[in-house]
Amino acid sequence: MHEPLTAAEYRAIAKTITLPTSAFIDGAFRPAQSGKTFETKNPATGDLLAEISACDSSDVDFAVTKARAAFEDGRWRLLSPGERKRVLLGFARLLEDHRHELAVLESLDSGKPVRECQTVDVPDTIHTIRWHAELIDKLYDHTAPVGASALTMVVREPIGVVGAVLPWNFPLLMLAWKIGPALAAGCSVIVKPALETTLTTLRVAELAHEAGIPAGVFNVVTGGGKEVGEPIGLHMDIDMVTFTGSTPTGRRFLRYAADSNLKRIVLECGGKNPAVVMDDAEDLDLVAEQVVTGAFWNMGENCSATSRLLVHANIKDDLLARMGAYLREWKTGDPLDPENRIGALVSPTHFAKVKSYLDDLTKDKLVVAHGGETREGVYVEPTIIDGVSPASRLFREEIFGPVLSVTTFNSLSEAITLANDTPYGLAASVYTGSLRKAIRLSREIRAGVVTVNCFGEGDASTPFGGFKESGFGGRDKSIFAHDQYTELKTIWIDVSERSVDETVR
Ligand SMILES: NC(=O)C1=CN([C@@H]2O[C@H](COP(=O)(O)OP(=O)(O)OC[C@H]3O[C@@H](n4cnc5c(N)ncnc54)[C@H](O)[C@@H]3O)[C@@H](O)[C@H]2O)C=CC1
Ligand code: BAL
Repeated sequence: MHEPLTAAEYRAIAKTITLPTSAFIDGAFRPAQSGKTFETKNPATGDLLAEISACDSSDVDFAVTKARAAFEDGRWRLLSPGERKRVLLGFARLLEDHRHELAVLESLDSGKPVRECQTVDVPDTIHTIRWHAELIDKLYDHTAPVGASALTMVVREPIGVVGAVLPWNFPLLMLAWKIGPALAAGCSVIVKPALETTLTTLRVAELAHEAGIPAGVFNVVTGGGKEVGEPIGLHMDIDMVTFTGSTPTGRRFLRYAADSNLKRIVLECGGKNPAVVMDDAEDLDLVAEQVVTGAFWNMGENCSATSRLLVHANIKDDLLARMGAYLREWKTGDPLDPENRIGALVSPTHFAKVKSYLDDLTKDKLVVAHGGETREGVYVEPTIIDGVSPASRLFREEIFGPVLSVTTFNSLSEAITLANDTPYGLAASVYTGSLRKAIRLSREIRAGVVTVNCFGEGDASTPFGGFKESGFGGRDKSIFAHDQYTELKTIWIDVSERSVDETVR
């Protein structure tokens, strides 16, 4: 079903797609009230794709009014969970029907290899929507053990109007991680996609409306962080913001909440994720494939990318040789060609950031074990840098590109210290043939996801989010995401024989 097409087929689809250009509010596409637009380009070619509405606080206010009205009149919230599930499953089917179009749109807008859009982003997006749809009519509320004189219900209710502020690295999937549980819970949402990648979000909102999600429940306000993200953060009538992006911008949302209505804030921020390879790892070819994939899929534009290889000194040279051999299978080039595993970085601005780390290599006389070059346009070859010291910015800063640093250790405790030696704590992988070491490493590394003898983020059923400066306030995915989008309410019903006077104490 989600097998890739040929490059010719993808290019033919690209020619037929109608690009959305306006914000989507209250069930209709609408230009920004100011009439302003911004350009969105294909990062792989630099060609203009579309002029998109550049919204501001007046558009956010309008969207909040409509989202609030939809929430209050209950057109979505008051449907039974089974009824919301039926509509959401229809929405997922419609996404499936449009899977090739969505994969191409995602690739054109972000530079991601269409092969990954088709085999990972689009199917995982659909699966996430389905998973939360299927969950919602299987959740029970609670009663509390208060004795026979009262019935005390502890219920979850949708939190209200949710702002979802999205990054550009997984536009479709991050959208699904937020709207899946929010819509299933009965909330209204206002999505702000990243400036770089608005197109699939707009198309998905249109398809959601077509599937029967009522007007005002799923709105998209397009535009910049300052112009749209900040008004969402500061809005007095938004109940919650869920954010994925950089740690500095995440911090801003905590300030916005403090300066406005104490809205709930959930942050999924950066990472500097280690792969720890012990010298008893069993299959070094497999480890090489996992580390390369963890580091370089999606061009390393991934908050959970493996960005630091911590390897036992005894096996470092052997492992790097195997990684280099495997990387020869990875081709860089046109994202619409499914043979290519490395596409374009998302923008010239981001390319300049990643390149600045490569520029340090000669200055700091570091050993490049693989890659190290850029190509015409915004392409960076997968790069492995050996001998990186824990003090270096290569070791400490989130690069968010295809750059992997290598540092050696000589003992398990040294590996744990190195793994924890950054402000982040999102993800980690450990490779060892010893169960004892696997458990010690996975319990002592401070990260939200630790994978053993593999790389990955789990699936829709497993929570995703970080320790330390990688996250705040909750987890995406899984049954635990439901907690983010709901409030707990206690309803205490007196069922005693006492008079009213006796009950008022
Ligand atoms: N954790 C993750 O998944 C991501 C991490 N990043 C990291 O952040 C770096 C910078 O990328 P950016 O796109 O600039 O990330 P960012 O964190 O600034 O952007 C994420 C979202 O926040 C919005 N935003 C930006 N400034 C805002 C503000 N002042 N108030 C409210 N909303 C605001 C953006 O428009 C976007 O929708 C990357 O190089 C990477 O290291 C970027 C994207 C995703
Ligand atoms: N790895 C998926 C989540 C993210 O990059 O933000």
